[in-house]
Amino acid sequence: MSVRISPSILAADFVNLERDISRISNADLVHVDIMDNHFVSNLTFGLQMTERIQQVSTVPLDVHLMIDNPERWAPEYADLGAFAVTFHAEAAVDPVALARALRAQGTRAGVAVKPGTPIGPYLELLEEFDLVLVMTVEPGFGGQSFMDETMPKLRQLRELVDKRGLDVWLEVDGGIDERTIEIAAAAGADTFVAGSAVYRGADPSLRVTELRERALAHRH
Ligand SMILES: O=C(CO)[C@H](O)[C@H](O)COP(=O)(O)O
Repeated sequence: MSVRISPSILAADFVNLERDISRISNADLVHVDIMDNHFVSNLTFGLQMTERIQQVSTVPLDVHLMIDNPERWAPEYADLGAFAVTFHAEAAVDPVALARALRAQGTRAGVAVKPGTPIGPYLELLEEFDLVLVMTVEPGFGGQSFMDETMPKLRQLRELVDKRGLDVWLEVDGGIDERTIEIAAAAGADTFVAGSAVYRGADPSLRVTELRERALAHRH
């Protein structure tokens, strides 16, 4: 099983985003957090900024929509060329219909669940998604502590994905660092979002390499 590191530019310098994206050119994905001050209380940016990020990034975009009404906006992020577009199960009216629409646009379709949202209803629908994002913090802010109690969801997902031989990426987001990436990898995650752990040091690309090595060493 391969692993993917997706640095979250939420922890980057917003007035030097191009520079900070170029600092993680060895990453597999670049995680772009869209927050609307409604689904979550925080606010980041939207389509216009993401379009510029898409234009300057050599790394494919992993867009995470923490917004209400994803049916209105998700297709627009797919349109601008995002590699993966993930919306929240709690916000979508019909997650399967939205995932199908995104796939029809040629984008990997992801569904995200908050720590308190059960994964049960999605287990029988895994074929409909290319990615399941298990939030390991409450969405909204970087720099929070990893919630171990979300790991049973990942174990359940990993068991089913392997049993059915599906190509569904299992992503974790929130509080991922050199220690917690080992826990999440052992539980079955293969795609790791890390903001603070990548950007807090002097050399973000080295942090990407270190995180990847740890995930590989502890992968399920
Ligand atoms: O989606 C997010 C917050 O909702 C961020 O991607 C996530 O929190 C990453 O930040 P950190 O690695 O600092 O926890």
